Amino acid sequence: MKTALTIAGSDSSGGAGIQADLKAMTLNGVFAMSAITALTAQNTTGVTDIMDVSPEFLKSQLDAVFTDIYPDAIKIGMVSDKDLIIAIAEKLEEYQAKNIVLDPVMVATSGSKLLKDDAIDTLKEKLIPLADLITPNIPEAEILTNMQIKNEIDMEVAAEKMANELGVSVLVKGGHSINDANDVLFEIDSLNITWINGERIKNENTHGTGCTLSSAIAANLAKDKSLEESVRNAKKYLEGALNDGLDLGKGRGPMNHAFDIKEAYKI
Ligand SMILES: Nc1ncnc2c1ncn2[C@@H]1O[C@H](COP(=O)(O)OP(=O)(O)OP(=O)(O)O)[C@@H](O)[C@H]1O
Ligand SMILES: Cc1ncc(COP(=O)(O)O)c(N)n1
Repeated sequence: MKTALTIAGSDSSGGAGIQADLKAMTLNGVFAMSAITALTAQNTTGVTDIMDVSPEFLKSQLDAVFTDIYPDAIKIGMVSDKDLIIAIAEKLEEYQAKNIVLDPVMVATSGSKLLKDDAIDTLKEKLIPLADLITPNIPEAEILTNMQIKNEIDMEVAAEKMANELGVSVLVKGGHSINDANDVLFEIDSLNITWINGERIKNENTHGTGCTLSSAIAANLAKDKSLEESVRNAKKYLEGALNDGLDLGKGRGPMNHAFDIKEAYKI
């Protein structure tokens, strides 16, 4: 069985973060492992508290995973602090990690800040260059490019700018602010730009869509799929989870990651 590792924060409400990642990876047919960067006290209405782990403890988790069950792919999510970012970069280089998908999580759907302002430059300088793919949403792409993104042409320009400046393939997600479900992929090796169009689903419960998409992409890369195919498969999985229509909690609720357990394991 292929394996994947998520390096991210815990979401006590189970819809985003580590919990979403483990479910998405499992339902995409790989063995899922985790290294936790922070605990959040969180539900569908917001984040009330955050406790980062120490860089030393994060490094211990990464040593434990890499020296035993080597991950075929890695997803990186919430990492709020620059010392934690540096710790991850050091370990990924030490263990020559491959198939790295980085979701530059900055603000939760509920509006809570998940990345400290002074950590953005460290993320750009130390961690993003080690990744194979980054998956910013529109506000994150605006911060990473210093440009305003108002339409699909801007999304293409921003994707190419990030790829050239940071040396990484980029998936800019249309999400809620531009078109709801059409994302643009810029591949650094081929310089191809490809629109990955999605079905727009009427569901307000989008807590964890970004976490789920990036984890499903990592799981597909672990299974040796190409980058474009991995993104397409992950979008299809996300659509299934949204389409299931789960409605839990008082805010923007989680999706049903296990909507099609039979398909995932060909039961
Ligand atoms: N209503 C929808 N129907 C179908 N797909 C959607 C919908 N809303 C968002 N998506 C898709 O979900 C994925 C995540 O996009 P989004 O821009 O919401 O990312 P995000 O803001 O990082 O997610 P998160 O909500 O986890 O912060 C993208 O592939 C996007 O196209
Ligand atoms: C621990 C953690 N990681 C990531 C997110 C972003 O997900 P969303 O934007 O859907 O709230 C989150 N809310 N919590």
